[in-house]
Amino acid sequence: MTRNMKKFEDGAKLAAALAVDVADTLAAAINDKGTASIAVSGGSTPKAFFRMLSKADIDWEKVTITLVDERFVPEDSPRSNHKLVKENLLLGPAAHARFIPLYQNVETAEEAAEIVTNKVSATSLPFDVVVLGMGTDGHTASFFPGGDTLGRALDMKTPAGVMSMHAEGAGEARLTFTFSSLENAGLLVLHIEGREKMDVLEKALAGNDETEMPIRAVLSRATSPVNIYWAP
Ligand SMILES: O=C1O[C@H](COP(=O)(O)O)[C@@H](O)[C@H](O)[C@H]1O
Repeated sequence: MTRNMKKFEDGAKLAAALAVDVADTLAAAINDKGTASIAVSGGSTPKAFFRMLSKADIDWEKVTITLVDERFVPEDSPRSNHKLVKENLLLGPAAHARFIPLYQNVETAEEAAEIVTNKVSATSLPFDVVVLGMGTDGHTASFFPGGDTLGRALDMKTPAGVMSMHAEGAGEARLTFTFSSLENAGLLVLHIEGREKMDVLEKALAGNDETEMPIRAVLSRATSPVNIYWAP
């Protein structure tokens, strides 16, 4: 397991550097195999990075974008990660990318997980780029402490695809790519900002109980090097 720590003076510099690194990786993938895929996180952290990346001069028509995780809410909900991506990443040149939402208009998160697994697996895996975030409870993607499917989601033997997750700290039901779908990305990034998140990261690195802090699975078991981008 390899980890690279990249510290920046502020969020704007981080966003600019991360956008360049991600765009370069997508462009290289397009050059090598004709298409590229990226799974991004939601939450509050990635907005500035999304805005920078949306301006990248790459062949966006050949790029598939999806989310590492989603709340089981429709696209117009203020809690929707899809809404965040639509308003901050699928703009300008990047509006030409193909976006695969995780939320589906069906009764349950379980049904949605099955539908979206079939859509994504064939075309986009392994991802060329995965950008993870982290909550102050040590969750990443929707791998929540106490989550009902956490053990299966983190198990390397669980096939690549999307699963449902219910957890007290998660609010609504969630959809999340499994660990095995994310850990082998061409470029695997953990994007965190603020002193509090650095403290959480340090705590995660100091222990090994993945049920307490699921981010530990990524930090200790990912096949790909984990590139940690941090700004105060
Ligand atoms: O619930 C979520 O939270 C994490 C972290 O979000 P942040 O607001 O602290 O940046 C995010 O990575 C994940 O995609 C999202 O669904």
